[in-house]
Amino acid sequence: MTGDNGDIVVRAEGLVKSFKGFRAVDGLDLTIERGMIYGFLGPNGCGKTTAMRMLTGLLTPTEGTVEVLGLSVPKDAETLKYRIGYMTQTFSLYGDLTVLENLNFMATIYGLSGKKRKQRIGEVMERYELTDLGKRFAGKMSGGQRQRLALATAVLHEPQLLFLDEPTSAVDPESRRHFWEQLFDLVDGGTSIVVTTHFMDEAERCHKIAILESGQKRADGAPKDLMNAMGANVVEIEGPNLRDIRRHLLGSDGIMAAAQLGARLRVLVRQEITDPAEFLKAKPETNGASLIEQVRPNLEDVFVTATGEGRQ
Ligand SMILES: Nc1ncnc2c1ncn2[C@@H]1O[C@H](COP(=O)(O)OP(=O)(O)OP(=O)(O)O)[C@@H](O)[C@H]1O
Repeated sequence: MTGDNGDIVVRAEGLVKSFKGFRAVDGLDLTIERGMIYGFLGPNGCGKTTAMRMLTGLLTPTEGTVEVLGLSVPKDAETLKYRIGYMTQTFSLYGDLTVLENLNFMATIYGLSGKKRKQRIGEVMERYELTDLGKRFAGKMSGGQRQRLALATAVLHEPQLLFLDEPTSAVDPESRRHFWEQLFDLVDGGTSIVVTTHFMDEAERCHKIAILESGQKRADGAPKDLMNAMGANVVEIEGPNLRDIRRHLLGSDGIMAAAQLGARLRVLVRQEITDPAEFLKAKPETNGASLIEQVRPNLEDVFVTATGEGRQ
């Protein structure tokens, strides 16, 4: 399983990681194409980090095969190290080193020297707004600044493929938006990106996603395609007693899930039911509702239908 597959940057088959018999990743198959942002979406503990660590060659799979950029992993992990970037959940920066010292340290690890080293450090400092922070200790920076430095160190050696593990968990919404713009700039420049997240809005920005649960892939594809292919219709209900309506609906035939969003109850109705709004209007518990209307699905609905919540 070697040789550059051109348009495929990651191929994993039957990937398993067991910790003392517990399967944190449980039979994962992945095909990730070049030039896209591919997201792993799933709750805490579903195996996103473990899967990513196996793809980067840092963790040896218990079972299965992994090919990244045409290299067999973990066998060729040392060669792969120079072609990928990896930004960990904790950003892996040296808090008692300055911005410049962190960048120089990473440059040494990646074997960048002389003119090239100086040029790249200058470039990333400018691109990620670190130029005025060169002498600042990483441990004394804000969450957003640390995130920018972590990204700068991860792309210093111009990797073809970038792995980002929950990169925006510790930053404010504005930094998050800005960070995603920077990711699209990187993709525009030819980088492929694999990112883990538990934020729906972030997953929706990915070209493709895999929804993970208990170490297994429940669904994958472009967010829009997943929404179109969802096995449910979505109806929103407005009116009094939404908590009571929810209690009655949950567990009744044809209802997959019901969750309150502000003044509305969002109900997932099985796709077999041809007119889901009429179906709900006919139920006695919705008598007092002021509005019952079918709405467009979103990624959270896909998540609910693909994972345990929707199968109960
Ligand atoms: N080294 C380890 N030894 C034992 N169990 C582990 C180890 N690493 C991870 N796990 C377990 O494997 C499961 C998956 O963990 P993982 O960190 O991959 O999940 P995640 O989806 O990345 O979640 P989070 O966002 O919280 O990091 C969890 O139940 C975790 O406790």
